[in-house]
Amino acid sequence: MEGNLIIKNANELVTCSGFKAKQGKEMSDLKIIYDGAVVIEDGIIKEVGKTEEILDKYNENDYEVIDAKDKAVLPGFVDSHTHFVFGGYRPEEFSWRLRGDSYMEIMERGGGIVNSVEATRKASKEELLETGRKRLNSMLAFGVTTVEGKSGYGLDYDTEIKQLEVMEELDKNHPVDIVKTFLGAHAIPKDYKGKEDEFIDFIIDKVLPDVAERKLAEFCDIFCEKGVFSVEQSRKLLNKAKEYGLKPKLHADEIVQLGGAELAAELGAVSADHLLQASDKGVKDMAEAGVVATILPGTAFSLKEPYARARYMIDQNCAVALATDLNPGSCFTESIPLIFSLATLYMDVTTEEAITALTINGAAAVGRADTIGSIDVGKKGDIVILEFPSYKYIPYHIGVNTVEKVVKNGKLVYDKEEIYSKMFKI
Ligand SMILES: N=CN[C@@H](CCC(=O)O)C(=O)O
Ligand SMILES: [Zn+2]
Repeated sequence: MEGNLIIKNANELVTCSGFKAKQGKEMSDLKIIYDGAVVIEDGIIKEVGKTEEILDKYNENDYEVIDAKDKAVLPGFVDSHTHFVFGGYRPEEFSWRLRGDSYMEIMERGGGIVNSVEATRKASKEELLETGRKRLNSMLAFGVTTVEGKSGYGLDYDTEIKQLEVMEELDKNHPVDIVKTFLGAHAIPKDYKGKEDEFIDFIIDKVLPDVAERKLAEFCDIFCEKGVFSVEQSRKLLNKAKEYGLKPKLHADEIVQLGGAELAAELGAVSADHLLQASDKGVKDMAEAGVVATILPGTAFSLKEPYARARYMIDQNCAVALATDLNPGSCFTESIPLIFSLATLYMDVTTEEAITALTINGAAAVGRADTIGSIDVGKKGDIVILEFPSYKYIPYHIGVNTVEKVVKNGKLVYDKEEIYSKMFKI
């Protein structure tokens, strides 16, 4: 599914130009072309420039054409941290949290992640494919063209592999690209309670080799947290994963300051995620090591926890990415506008920084800054067209989806106007 397309007359062509993560101050420069156009051939961006120059050089009759007059055009969003393949739901936990129970208390008394594990083990592949497909549709409508998805609701061989296979199949059949992460060490399964070291050995000896051999995942992740997996256990698993060719990621310093950020820097992890409690040293280490700090404000919001120090991280020269953390427990949302609003209104992240965090830095957080995340020649033709003239409308139109069209590999794959005009015959 690759297209030949010209998008012309964009009021703002927000290119986010670059081929690697943007750190600190670099995050503010969106490299906008006013009255811009982009040419896509065989799904790949061929040329970017002023509309007048582009139309002098290329014959519109040879292409599909989208007129983006009075619209802002941006790179497709990259949602770089999700758990979107899971069985069952946990709405009762949300009510318990409203009553005052904490996420960890619920987990300690046998709820939380292991609850979703039971439902995911029971779910057939077809059921996971169907719910996964619907969630991808919802993401696409929010302008997401690449999503990272984690396993971690199996915690046994069969279900971990089943989750990754479901993502592999969805990746082949759905316009949204999926980057797969193996999160076998997401929680301690009931039959391994008190035997965490043994469980890590099981993951290393029995699951990781096949995941690597079958290329079922690009990344390996772990929930490095007090009461879950220690820094030592995380180091052991992620070093092994590196030997098998999987790149490390961590759920780090989410609830307790454990040294996850420091470990991410030590291991040269691609990203460390959550970081609500990351220490000053951890942040400094990450900035120096070039680890992307993936911030998940929807989770802090939903858990009523203090937000991660995104402003401080950017000021310390970190590369910050923003993601939804879509999962059935701590943050059940595909909503990019929600993430945008929280980051800008409550974390002192500027609108420009938030755009960078959801595009080129999201791409860097999944190791793909060279092929997606910006409107640059040679990259995939993954583009979002807003129904407004400026990117500034994204957080300003609070909590509302401002995406009108989504282009994937040069093909129009979502068009809000088209859908509404069909439904309402207007
Ligand atoms: N914190 C650990 N893992 C997920 C939550 C998973 C769940 O509650 O089901 C997260 O990233 O928020
Ligand atoms: Zn997560």
